[in-house]
Amino acid sequence: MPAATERAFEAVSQGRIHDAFNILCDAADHNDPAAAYTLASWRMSGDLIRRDLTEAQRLYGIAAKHQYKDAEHIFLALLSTGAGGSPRRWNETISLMRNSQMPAYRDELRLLAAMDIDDKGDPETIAQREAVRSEPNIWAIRGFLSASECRYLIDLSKPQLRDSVVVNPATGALMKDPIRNSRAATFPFVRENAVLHAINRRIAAATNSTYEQGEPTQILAYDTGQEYKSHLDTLPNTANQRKFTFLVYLNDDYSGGETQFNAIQWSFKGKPGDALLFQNIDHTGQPCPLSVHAGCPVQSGTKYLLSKWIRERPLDLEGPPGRPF
Ligand SMILES: O=C(O)CCC(=O)C(=O)O
Ligand SMILES: [Fe+2]
Repeated sequence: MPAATERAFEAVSQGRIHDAFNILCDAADHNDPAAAYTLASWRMSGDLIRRDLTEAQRLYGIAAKHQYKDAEHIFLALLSTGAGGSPRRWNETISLMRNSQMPAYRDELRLLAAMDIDDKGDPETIAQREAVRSEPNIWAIRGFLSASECRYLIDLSKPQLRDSVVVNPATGALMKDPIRNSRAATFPFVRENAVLHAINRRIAAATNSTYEQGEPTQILAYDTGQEYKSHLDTLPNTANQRKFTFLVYLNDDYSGGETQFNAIQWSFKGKPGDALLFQNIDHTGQPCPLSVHAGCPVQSGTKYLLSKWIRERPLDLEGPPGRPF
């Protein structure tokens, strides 16, 4: 008999989604790693069946136990973030990393051991911010990341860097974004390893927000001549606005590339590890025109920057319900 995944895909191609679902459930219950992984990714996307991150976590766990594809990475990300409303299992994440064959975990464990974090991955002390402007509110945090954390994030981003794109509102096609010609690596929570997760929790603590308010962390790379033209980070038509922007400068072996606030004629360029936090909306929730800013063109070298947009309220990771099974 063909493999369960093959039979499930066949059923999907005939529009028999419920049959496909039953085939995969049955095979996953019998520890078939390919079926568990496939069903987990369906649970994750919510395209064919109901999105359910707790169930996705359980299924990726079955696939990970059998060293199937990248199941272990995704499973650990779900375990440490507690996505889907299940409790965060930080200690279990760390012990699975210690016992794993994956060589990359050794570097991550070294970085984690050097962090001042508790047994949930939260910072023991909150990084102190220094107010540098009041209209708009801008704060700096010197030495927010260590030199080795900066180097690690640059290396982590390199294989993932892609041209920044936007959706063409007329055609729906992806096109290069004329406002920024840099590249970006985006780390949604399923791609968040334990180091990035701990850093994201450090950002939440330092900005008096929750982890769930943070959009996926991006690492931006600007080569010589590249820039992010003047813009506001706020979104049109949203009930959950980008309240703050948090930037961390990851290197300094480049020239140019300051972050410039045109309306107040003020610019900033941090040393590696320095962070900048600024408000995007006023106390009524409206975009703050004085927060308009730009990443100036890089004159030589490559600028690497961590960028995180922080919403007013938690983002809904579960997505809309609506499918029957
Ligand atoms: O590159 C910079 O300095 C600014 C980045 C930025 O504006 C953003 O990430 O929203
Ligand atoms: Fe921005």
